[in-house]
Amino acid sequence: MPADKKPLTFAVPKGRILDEALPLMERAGVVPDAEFHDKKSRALSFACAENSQWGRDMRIIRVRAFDVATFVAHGAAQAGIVGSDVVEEFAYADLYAPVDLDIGHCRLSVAEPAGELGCNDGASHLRVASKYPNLTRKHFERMGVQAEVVKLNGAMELAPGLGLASRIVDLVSTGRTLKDNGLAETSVILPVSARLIVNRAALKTDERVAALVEAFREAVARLKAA
Ligand SMILES: Nc1ncnc2c1ncn2[C@@H]1O[C@H](COP(=O)(O)OP(=O)(O)OP(=O)(O)O)[C@@H](O)[C@H]1O
Ligand SMILES: O=P(O)(O)OC[C@H]1O[C@H](OP(=O)(O)OP(=O)(O)O)[C@H](O)[C@@H]1O
Repeated sequence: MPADKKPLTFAVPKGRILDEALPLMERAGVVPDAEFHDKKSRALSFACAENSQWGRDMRIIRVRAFDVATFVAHGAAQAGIVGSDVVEEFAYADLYAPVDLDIGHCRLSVAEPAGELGCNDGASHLRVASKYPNLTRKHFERMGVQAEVVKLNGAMELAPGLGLASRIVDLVSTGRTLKDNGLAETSVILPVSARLIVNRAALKTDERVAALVEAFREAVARLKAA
């Protein structure tokens, strides 16, 4: 690493994308050290394995999915991995998502109680529970409906049954969670997959960030060809 350059910081989410992301990261030469996998460790920032391509030139931080975008947009991390749901929800001008990693596939959808389908159709105002207030408001605006969003951080599926909201906007993959909670998907707002994200300014000023983007592009292409 050049003496004047600090290591890059690469942000990864703690949650479900991580298992799928690790093999891709490895193909791109981003390999966290052993402490990263130690369940007893409370550390949040990790070195890269010494014998890996990035070695001391990069640190890996593990944060909540929404916070990956925040760290990268503010330049506290130069790059990271996050779902396109999060990228679109924040729409940070300083954040660029150049590589679709083809993992973490799901969709952001509207759902309502299966037994009351269509009951609120035609309403000009709806209460909707979601972790995605911006995408929810925009979607309903396009439909000519004013959505009052009740922001929840999980377990959205409980909201209609308990009178908190008449609809929810949440991620759907198999549809199992909706079904088990008596809800039905009524429309898809956004197809979702995980993206490599970078800070725009860092991409312009640090050639290592451009090299990282290229490494991930190649890793995804090689995986698709395999
Ligand atoms: N059911 C799903 N199937 C596939 N991908 C999903 C699914 N649910 C979420 N994702 C993707 O994984 C990302 C992170 O999801 P998850 O909520 O598990 O992460 P997390 O880091 O545990 O989040 P939190 O900050 O809420 O704890 C989402 O932003 C989305 O892109
Ligand atoms: O269609 P399915 O395959 O059932 O997946 C959908 C569920 O997955 C996500 O939750 P997650 O399991 O990540 O838990 P969370 O409530 O902590 O976000 C999402 O919020 C749904 O609840």
